[in-house]
Amino acid sequence: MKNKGEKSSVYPLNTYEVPRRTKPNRVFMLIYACGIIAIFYHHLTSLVFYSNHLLPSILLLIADLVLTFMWVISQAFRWCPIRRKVYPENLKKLIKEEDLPALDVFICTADPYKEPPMEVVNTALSVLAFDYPSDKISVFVSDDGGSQMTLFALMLGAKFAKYWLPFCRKRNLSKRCPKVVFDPNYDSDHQLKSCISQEEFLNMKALYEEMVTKVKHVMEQGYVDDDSIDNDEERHVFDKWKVNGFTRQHHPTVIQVLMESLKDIDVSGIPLPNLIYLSREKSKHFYHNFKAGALNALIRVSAVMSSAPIVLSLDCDMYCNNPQAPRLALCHLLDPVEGSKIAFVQFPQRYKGINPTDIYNNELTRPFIICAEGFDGIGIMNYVGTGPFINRKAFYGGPLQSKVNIFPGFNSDDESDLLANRKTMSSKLILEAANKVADCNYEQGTHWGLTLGFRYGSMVEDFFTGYRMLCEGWRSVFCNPTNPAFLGDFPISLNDSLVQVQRWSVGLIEVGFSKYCPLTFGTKNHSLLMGMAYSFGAFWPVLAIPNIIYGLLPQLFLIHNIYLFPKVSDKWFYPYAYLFSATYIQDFIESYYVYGITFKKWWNEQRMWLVRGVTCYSFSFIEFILSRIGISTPNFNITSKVINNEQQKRYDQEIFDFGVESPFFVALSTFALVNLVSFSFGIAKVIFMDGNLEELFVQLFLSGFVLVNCLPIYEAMVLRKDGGRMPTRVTLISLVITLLLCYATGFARK
Ligand SMILES: O=c1ccn([C@@H]2O[C@H](COP(=O)(O)OP(=O)(O)O[C@H]3O[C@H](CO)[C@@H](O)[C@H](O)[C@H]3O)[C@@H](O)[C@H]2O)c(=O)[nH]1
Ligand SMILES: [Mn+2]
Repeated sequence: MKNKGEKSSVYPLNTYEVPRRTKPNRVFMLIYACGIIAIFYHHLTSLVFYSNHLLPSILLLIADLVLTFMWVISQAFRWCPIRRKVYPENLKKLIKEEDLPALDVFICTADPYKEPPMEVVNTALSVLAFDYPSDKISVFVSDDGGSQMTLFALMLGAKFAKYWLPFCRKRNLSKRCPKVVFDPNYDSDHQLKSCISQEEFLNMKALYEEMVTKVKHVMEQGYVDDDSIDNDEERHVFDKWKVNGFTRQHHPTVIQVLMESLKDIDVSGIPLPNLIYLSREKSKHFYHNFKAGALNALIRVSAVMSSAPIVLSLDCDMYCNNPQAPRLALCHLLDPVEGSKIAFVQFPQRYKGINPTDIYNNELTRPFIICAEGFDGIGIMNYVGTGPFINRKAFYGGPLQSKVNIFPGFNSDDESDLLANRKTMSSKLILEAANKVADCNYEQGTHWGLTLGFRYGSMVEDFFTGYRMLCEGWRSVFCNPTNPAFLGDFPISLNDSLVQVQRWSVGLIEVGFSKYCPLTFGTKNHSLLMGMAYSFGAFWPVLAIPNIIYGLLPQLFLIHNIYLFPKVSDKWFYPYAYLFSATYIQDFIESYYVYGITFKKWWNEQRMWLVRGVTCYSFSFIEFILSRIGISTPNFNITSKVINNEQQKRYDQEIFDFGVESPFFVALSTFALVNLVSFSFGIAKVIFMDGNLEELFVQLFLSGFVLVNCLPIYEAMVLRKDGGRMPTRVTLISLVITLLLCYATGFARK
C-alpha cells in the first residue's frame, strides 16, 4: 500500500492509502476490453454471415451486451479504491470533551413478533453505553409495530440502564451489549474475568435475566398486564392501547420519554442519556412509506426534542460492537478541511454468527466492503441503511445552504418557544410539538420525502436517499475499523435471504428506471465515475438476464444438437475462454489475497450469484412491472430476527435450507434439472454416439459448470430426508417445466 493521505497536520484525524493493485487493475481493464471487442466482432460477423440460428444468437448477443454494460460501469470501483485510517486518539487534542457535538440515535423496529423487543432493548443499551458523554446522547426508538410490548421492554431497559451504564464505564468494557456480555460463549473474553468480580458479574446478570423473564411473560400474554406494572404512572402509559380500535395500522402517535438527561441519573450519580419511544400516527387513509416514513418522523421529532447536529441511524438488530464508534465517525465529521462537506460516515453492515463458509453469501463482502472502498476512492460512499453517522443538515438540502430550518412547519415565534423549552424534554409544549410532527397527515403538501429527509419512491430508501444527497453536492466517507462498529442479524434460511434480496432488487430497479437514473441524473449532477458506480448498484438485478440466458439457452440447444459457440480449435474460442477465466481468476485473486476470503467462501458467493440471478433478481423485475402497471404495490417484508432452532442447526452445519414450497425454489430446481439433463445428454453423446467433443465443448462445459454449482440442489431433491429437503411438489413441478422447456426448444430451432 502506498500512503497518500498523509495530512500536514501533526495530529491528523484521518489518512488514506491507495492499494498497489490500482495500476495493474487499469492495465487489466485494457486487455479485458480487447477481449470484449473481439467477442462482439465475432457476434456481428457470425450474425450477419453465417447464422442458422437467429433467435439464440440474438439472445446471446443481448446477454453479452448486458454483461459488457455491467462490466464497464463496475470499473468505477476498480479505478481508485482507497482504504482509510482514523486516529481517535488525536480527537482529544483538537476538541475538549465538553465541546463534542450531541448525537441523536434512531433505532427502527416494526414488528414485535419478527423483531423481539429484547433485541431492540439490547441495541438501545449498546448505544446508550457508547464511550461518549452520556448527556450528549439521545436515543429515539421508532416502533412501526405500535407495540405496547416493545414500549414495556424499553421501560425496563431504562431502569436497567441505571446500573448497566456505570458498570460498563467503570471497567471500560469493550463490549457493551448485555446480550453479548452475558452470552455463555463470551466467557472466553478475558477482559471480563480480569476486571469484574464474579459476584458483581452475577448480580448484573441476574438483573438482566429478570428483565428478560418479565418481557418474555408479556410477550406470551400478547399485552402488558397489570401485574407487570409497578405503579399508576406506568399503567397510565399503557392506557393508550386500551382505546377501542388501536391497531398496528391505525392508532394515534405515542411518544414516551423514558429517560431524561436533565432529570435522571444512574446509580453512580452521572446523568443518563435521553431515551424516547416513538410510534408515529398510523391511519388506514395515509400511505406510511415504510422505514423511510418512520425515519422522517424521527428526524422531525428529534429536531423538536434535541436536534443534535449528528444523527446515527440503526436497524433494531444492529447492536454496537465497538463503543468508540461515535469518536471514529467524528474523525471524519470534524475534519477541519473536509468535515463540513460530509453528509454521512458509513460503517459497513457486518453480521454476527455467519457460518464458516457463508453458504448464502450473507456477508456480501463484494458490495459492502470491496465496492465500498471503490466508492470511497471517488469521494462518495453508498448509504447502506444502518450504521451511518449523518450530518443533520444533509436532510434539508445541499452543503451550501446558508440557514437550515430544522423546524419546517413552525413559524419563528414557535421556534424560539421550542428552543426556550428544550431543557425539559417532557414539557407539554415540546411534547405537543413532537406529536404534531409525527401526525400521519403532517407531510401532506410539504417537501418531506421529495427534497427533505428520506426520499420516497424506492424500497431501498437508504440507497436512494444517500444518492440524492450526493447529487446535491455532499460527500460521504466509508469507515471500516478492524473491530466492527456494529453487528447485526441476517436471514439464516435461503428463502428469507432471497426474499430480502428481492426487496432490495425491486428498490434498486425503482431508482434505475426512474428520472433519477444514476447514468443520466448522477452523471450530470455529480461525476461520471459516481454515475457509473451508482448505476452498477441500481442495475445490479439486470444480471439476471445473462444469468438466465447463459444458464439455460446453450444447454437446451445442446439437447437438440445445435451448437452455438466456436469449436475448441477455432481461434474465436480463445476470447470466450479468456473472458470467462479472466473474470473468475481476477475476482478470486482480489477476494483471496486482498480480502482474505477463503476458496470455499468465494465459491459459495459465485453460487449465490447464480441462485439470485434465477430467483430474486428475475422475480424483482416481475414485481416491478406489476407495480408499474398498477396490479400490485411493493411491500416491505420485514426480515424475521426470531431464531428457529431447527433452521439454526442446519445453518450452523452449513446445510442448505429449502424446505418451503417457494416459487424461488421451482425456478431454481428447473434451472438445476435443465443443466443436469443437458450435461448427461452431452456426455452420453460424446461417449456413446461418437459426438464431436470439440463442437459441443463450450455448451457441455457450461452445463457442467452450472451442474457443479447446483450439487446441493440435487442432493436436497433426492438424498435428503430432513425438514430442509426440497419439497416433493416443488421437484415435480420443476420436472414438468423442464420437460416442457426441452420440448419447446425444438420449435425455436430456427
Ligand atoms: O415499515 C417498516 C418496515 C421496516 N422498518 C425497519 O427497517 C429496518 C430494516 O428492516 P429489515 O427487515 O431488517 O430489512 P433488511 O433487508 O435487513 O434491511 C436492509 O435493507 C433496508 C432497505 O430495504 C434498509 O432500510 C436497512 O437499513 C438495511 O439493513 C428494521 O429495523 C425495521 O424495523 C420500519 O421501521 N418500518
Ligand atoms: Mn435487517
